[in-house]
Amino acid sequence: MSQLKGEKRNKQFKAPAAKGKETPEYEIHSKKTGLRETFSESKGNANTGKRKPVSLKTSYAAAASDGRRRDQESFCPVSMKCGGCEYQRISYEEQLRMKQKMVESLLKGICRVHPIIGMKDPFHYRNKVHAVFDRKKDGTVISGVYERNSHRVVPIDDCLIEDEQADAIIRDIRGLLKSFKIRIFDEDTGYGLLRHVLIRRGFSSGEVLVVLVLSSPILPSKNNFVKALRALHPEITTVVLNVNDKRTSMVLGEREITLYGKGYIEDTLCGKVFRISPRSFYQVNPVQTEVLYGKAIELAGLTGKERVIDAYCGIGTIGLTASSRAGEVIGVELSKDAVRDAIANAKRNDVKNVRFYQNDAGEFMSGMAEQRENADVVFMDPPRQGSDEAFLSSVLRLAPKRIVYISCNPETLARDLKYLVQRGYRAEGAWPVDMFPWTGHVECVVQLTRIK
Ligand SMILES: C[S@@+](CC[C@H](N)C(=O)[O-])C[C@H]1O[C@@H](n2cnc3c(N)ncnc32)[C@H](O)[C@@H]1O
Repeated sequence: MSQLKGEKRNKQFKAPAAKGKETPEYEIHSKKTGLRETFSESKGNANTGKRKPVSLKTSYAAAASDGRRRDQESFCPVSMKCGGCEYQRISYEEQLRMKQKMVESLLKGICRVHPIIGMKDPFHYRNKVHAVFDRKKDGTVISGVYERNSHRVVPIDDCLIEDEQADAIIRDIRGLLKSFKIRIFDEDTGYGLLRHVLIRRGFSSGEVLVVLVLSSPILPSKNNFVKALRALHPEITTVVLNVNDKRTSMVLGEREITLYGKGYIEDTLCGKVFRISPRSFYQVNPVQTEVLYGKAIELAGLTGKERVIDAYCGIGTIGLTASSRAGEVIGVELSKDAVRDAIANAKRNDVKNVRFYQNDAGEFMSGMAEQRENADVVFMDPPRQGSDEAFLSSVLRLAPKRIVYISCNPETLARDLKYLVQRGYRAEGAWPVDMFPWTGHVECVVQLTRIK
């Protein structure tokens, strides 16, 4: 049984057990895709070098107001190396047009695509920032991202899509390394301590999580290091040491030691407070997440009576937001940490009609279908690779009235929608939401209704 503590209310069906498969979050994709896509959701990044955020922003703004212009010049000194902002030479209006067209062409013959919802201020939207550290031949320590298709580090000081406070913390950590004699981890020799730094900032709470990814659990003078860092950044509310002692392209290891604070941050989204642990998924663009969730919940057409499934639920954000309009909500998610957060989030918000399970969503849904369970509405929000046949065929057996499919990859979305529309569902429409300005990524929410 894959229920975690606090999930004792489920008497109606026996959820199938998880087979110990954990989602490969936080994998460095640069080797595979060339994109600086360190985590399991879409992201991008940009520029650095000289610390001139204002002038860079002005350049972007000039481009943004310049209609269809595609400049030959780069606004970001590292744009050709860092694969994050592949749209940076394109005006924001044009980016939106391109994304609209891309979604329309992929969903052609499946459903109508409504106009994309863009951002008013498409800068510094990323509330999660990851930096890898390296040492140059002359001994200077740099931090940034892996160069496209390599493990060479492109130095980044500030970036127009990343949270500015997070970038400042990373710069200051770099500045503290020498006096604390913290050596940079060398991938080739396996010597050294500091591998990565991950920062997460709560958009509305302002709480800041710093994760120091080290090759060993021992950080000399750790209390003084935290003290020095907090003296520079009193906004930091928690510091976690993550131990990654493996030769791996994964950023985060399994073991965590909280050095300061509670080990997670809290943030408010859609009127609910969510706890977010270092390894749990949380959308990177909080402004657009509220837009996305608002649309998804509207499309679910809830009346207060429905049995709702929140599949690939992460820390329970969609299910908990929808809970006051549903009879009951069942959430399923592969990551143990995220499910723990989801359960804590239900308690924190005093939501009593929600249960969360840690399991592969396909296995879980097959189990429900075998036990002849039913569902009225299914929210599904899979990772970039989309869903799988086990999940989709089980959804057909559960036969919900409505499916609300949220996707960060229109290609896998189109594939999965075709499966569903060929088997008794109609896709009523797609609403693209731009969660990732200056990158080629786009989020979509699609409403499907059962017609057979
Ligand atoms: C795009 S995120 C969406 C999370 C959540 N709905 C949200 O909006 O924050 C996808 C989630 O699916 C989880 N996941 C990945 N593979 C899974 C699987 N096979 N079964 C269940 N969950 C999975 C990931 O851990 C991640 O939390």
